[in-house]
Amino acid sequence: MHTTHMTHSTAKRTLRAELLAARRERPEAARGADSAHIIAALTAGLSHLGVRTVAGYAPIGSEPGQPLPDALLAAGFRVLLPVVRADNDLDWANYRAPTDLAAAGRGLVEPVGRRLGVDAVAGVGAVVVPAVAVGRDGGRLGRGGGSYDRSLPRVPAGVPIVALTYDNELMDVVPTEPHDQRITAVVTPSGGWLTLPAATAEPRSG
Ligand SMILES: Nc1nc2c(c(=O)[nH]1)N(C=O)[C@@H](CNc1ccc(C(=O)N[C@@H](CCC(=O)O)C(=O)O)cc1)CN2
Ligand SMILES: Nc1ncnc2c1ncn2[C@@H]1O[C@H](COP(=O)(O)OP(=O)(O)OP(=O)(O)O)[C@@H](O)[C@H]1O
Repeated sequence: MHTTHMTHSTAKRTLRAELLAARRERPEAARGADSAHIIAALTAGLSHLGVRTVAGYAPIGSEPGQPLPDALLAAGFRVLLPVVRADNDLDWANYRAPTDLAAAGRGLVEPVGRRLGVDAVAGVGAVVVPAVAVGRDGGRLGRGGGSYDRSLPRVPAGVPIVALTYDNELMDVVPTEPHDQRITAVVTPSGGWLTLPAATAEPRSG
């Protein structure tokens, strides 16, 4: 890897810190109402597309979309959840019941069952990803670990990559770097499911 790609982007760090602080400042009831709208639009959109297996995640803290894993199960989807590896890449495990989850590092909640391998994400019908902000061009600002930038290139073109954000986190453009993987749709509380035309027009991992 070129060292220039390892330079931390100041623009990303600044925006990430601002938006995470704004999330924490909102009342929990407001976040919960937003998450209910997000979950409803997400499950309707995935059903509409005929998706059967979803690679999701377990929202933590003030992240939008709680309680995503149980909502996906209740809507009838087969659910995979990520397990962060030591190298920050993502392994995957089945999620079938709340007892499948346990506290992990960095405030995360992860599945405890058998790991399916990093390539399990290649076989799902849609990937639901966490984001701190999303650009209308498909850019995604994440937590800064680069986990999804490592994992998403394994997903075949045409499989929806759907980010969940609060309304104020959908922007015209977010700061990106060459390694950043594009998303193809975003779900917000007020806007519902929004397919991103710029992102679907080109291959994601170009
Ligand atoms: N819910 C969730 N799961 C996820 C991600 C995510 O963003 N959200 N990830 C996305 O790649 C991966 C894990 N990467 C992460 C990287 C950094 C932090 C982090 O900064 N945690 C804070 C505490 C967060 C909180 O309590 O709100 C910390 O360590 O201080 C979390 C996850 C895979 N699983
Ligand atoms: N495919 C890759 N292989 C190795 N390192 C990578 C890869 N993609 C990104 N990285 C590294 O990961 C670090 C974080 O990247 P970035 O800030 O884009 O993360 P993010 O997308 O916000 O995080 P996350 O996906 O975990 O939410 C960067 O230092 C970057 O160089």
